[in-house]
Amino acid sequence: MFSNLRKFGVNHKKIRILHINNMCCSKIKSSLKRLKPYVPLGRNYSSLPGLVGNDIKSLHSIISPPIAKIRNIGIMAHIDAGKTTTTERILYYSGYTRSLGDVDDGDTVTDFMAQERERGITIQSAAVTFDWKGYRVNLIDTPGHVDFTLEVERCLRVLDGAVAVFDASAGVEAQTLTVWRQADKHKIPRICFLNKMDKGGASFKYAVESIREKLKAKPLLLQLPLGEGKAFKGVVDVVSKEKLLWNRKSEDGKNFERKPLLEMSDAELLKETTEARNALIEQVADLDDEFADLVLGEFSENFDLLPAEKLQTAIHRVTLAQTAVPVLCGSALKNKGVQPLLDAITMYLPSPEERNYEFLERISRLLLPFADQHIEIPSLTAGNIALTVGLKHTATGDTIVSSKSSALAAARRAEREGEKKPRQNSEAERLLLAGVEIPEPVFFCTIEPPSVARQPDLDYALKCLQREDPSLKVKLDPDSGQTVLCGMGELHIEIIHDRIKREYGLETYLGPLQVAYRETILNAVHATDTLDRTLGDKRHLVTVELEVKPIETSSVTPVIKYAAGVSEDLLKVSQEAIENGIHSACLQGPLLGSPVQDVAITLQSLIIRPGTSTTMISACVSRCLQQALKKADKQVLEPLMNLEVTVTRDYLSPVLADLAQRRGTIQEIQTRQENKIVTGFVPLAEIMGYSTVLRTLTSGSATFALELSHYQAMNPQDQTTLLSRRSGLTQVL
Ligand SMILES: Nc1nc2c(ncn2[C@@H]2O[C@H](COP(=O)(O)OP(=O)(O)OP(=O)(O)O)[C@@H](O)[C@H]2O)c(=O)[nH]1
Repeated sequence: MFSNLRKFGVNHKKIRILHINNMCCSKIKSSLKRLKPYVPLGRNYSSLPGLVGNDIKSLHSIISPPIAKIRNIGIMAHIDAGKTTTTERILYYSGYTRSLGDVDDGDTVTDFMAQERERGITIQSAAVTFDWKGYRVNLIDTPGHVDFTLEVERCLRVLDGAVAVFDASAGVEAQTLTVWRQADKHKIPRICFLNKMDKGGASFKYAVESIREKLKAKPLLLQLPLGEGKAFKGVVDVVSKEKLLWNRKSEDGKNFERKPLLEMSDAELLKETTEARNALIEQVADLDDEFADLVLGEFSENFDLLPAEKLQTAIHRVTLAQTAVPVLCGSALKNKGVQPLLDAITMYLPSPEERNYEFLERISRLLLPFADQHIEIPSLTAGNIALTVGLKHTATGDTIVSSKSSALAAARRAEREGEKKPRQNSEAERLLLAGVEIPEPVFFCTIEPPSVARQPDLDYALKCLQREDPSLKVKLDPDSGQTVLCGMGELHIEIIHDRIKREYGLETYLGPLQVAYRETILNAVHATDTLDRTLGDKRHLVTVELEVKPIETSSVTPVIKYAAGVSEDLLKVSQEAIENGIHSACLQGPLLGSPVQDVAITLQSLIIRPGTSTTMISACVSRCLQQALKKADKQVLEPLMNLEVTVTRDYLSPVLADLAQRRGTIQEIQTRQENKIVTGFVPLAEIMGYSTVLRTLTSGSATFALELSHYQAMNPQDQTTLLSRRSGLTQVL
């Protein structure tokens, strides 16, 4: 499918997005052979941005637009809110594509992986670059499914702004909260797009309220909808007091009318819009002193005289400061409201220079991304997103710099700056990006190659996939010698399995999916151990005494302390070896061989014969700790998931009854139009294959979202059942 790409003879499977100014990279998948815009699945693509027809502008202005005219943005949302459909419309109206793609027909630009097209969901982020009214927009479409949270996170780190897409009939949903929090963490200015205004049950007011209540954000209503559900026909621009109506005859929504609201014909609507505009002005003035001075000075008597541009500039500042979020609405599927969204992206979201990036870098080989097409470019100015190929040793989350000396200089500056301002917006935060936070996998299963001879091929495939997706963990089962895949969910592991087949030509076999449990202890215990071994003519002798006890606060890694009696000199040499020993013992708990958490270890005494190797010290500490853990009262911890089920009233009872059987705890049942929203907790072990069960129970009408909440202690009965099952013994009742 990629063989039509014709220009560069590169055959790298992996290509990374490089955010030049941030010296950071994350990658997207593609296979690049030769470059020539091609037409996948019959789609009709126009020229690359700036290369309209034969009118070829100066290559420099096409490749490197002024930084103030660049917008690096992401689209984020709950699964199925309509990100991909909105992106398709954006690409069409900007002239990037010449026909409209449809998720349901599986021919969108950004969902270009085979699995994405088949399943109608976004799995990997895709980057596209297009121009809109003199602006260069680099846009990244991110996945909404919780299994691919890391993919969202790694994208957010390179963005200057984001559009949060909502289903207007559902408002803020479970995964919206997760991505919103991630965007908060990375301090990304946002605008909200209330999509699906055409859908039955769509409610502008309800969706805005849920933004206010659930996201604790201050919505700035820049538009009002003209009708809702089937009656939705356009929007009112509150800032300019105009109505935007989409021509019914224009099927693709390209043409729409923008008409000022008139007293004669739109008296009611004009009154409503004026009130909304006045409220907006007051709200922005509250958040922005410069605007407040302007409003109170020149325009206090009559807000109508305030020019739209002044209000827009202030909204831009407020959005950048993240003290409020502009809200727009529309229906991507019905082709309404997307062009004003594009205007808002360029008008309100910041350029890279407003985000205080200072670096300009050059890299030998750079490519501009157009989803799964790429064009090689000679250089790029700060603020752009590009791809580079052939990086063999980098992984998602790495920071790339042009040379060692520039890295050292940046680190020195960061250090100096860090001393001055320990926390706030330090140089370190701006120049060097910390690695992405990698969520702990909750599922695992064994994976086997078709034959022993293909094991190296499988190892290679997994190594490549892991560099791209650090939320995938691969380890070796010490007892069986089998390769074990650990992932974020059933779908995650399924997609990895499928990719190994499609991209690496390997038919692999997966063992049954198992839940990743943890272990802890319930009481403090002591242990002492001595390791005395002579290897050749060298005697290694270590004696360790330690205490391990449970701690209240949740900590995945063990807390390590040293008693006053442990000599400092001894510690200097052997501290690393001691800590390695502790960490390795905590990787495999005594109950299930699962990681041990929420424990503190105090090294009470340590005697080392001179000349003893550090490996022996580690081995002795590890063995001693394992003995202590075995002696303690032990507890299995199981992953507990946050569950949100959206179900119609008729099916509520069977869904609740089923959840009760799954050891679920219901927290709340809310009413949202015709639907009931059930939120609660359920152990992960009980929710495997839930999508099929829910579909059967509700005739396919319900949806659900799952997210890891925390690990909780299993009750004694369930723990006994689990342990007997794992040890292969049948339970005697
Ligand atoms: N009624 C209505 N349906 C829409 C609208 N936009 C998208 N849809 C439908 O909603 C479903 C999901 O759309 P997508 O664009 O794939 O949503 P997404 O957010 O990209 O989904 P993921 O990538 O899987 O997270 C598809 O069936 C779309 O046709 C809209 O404006 N109105």
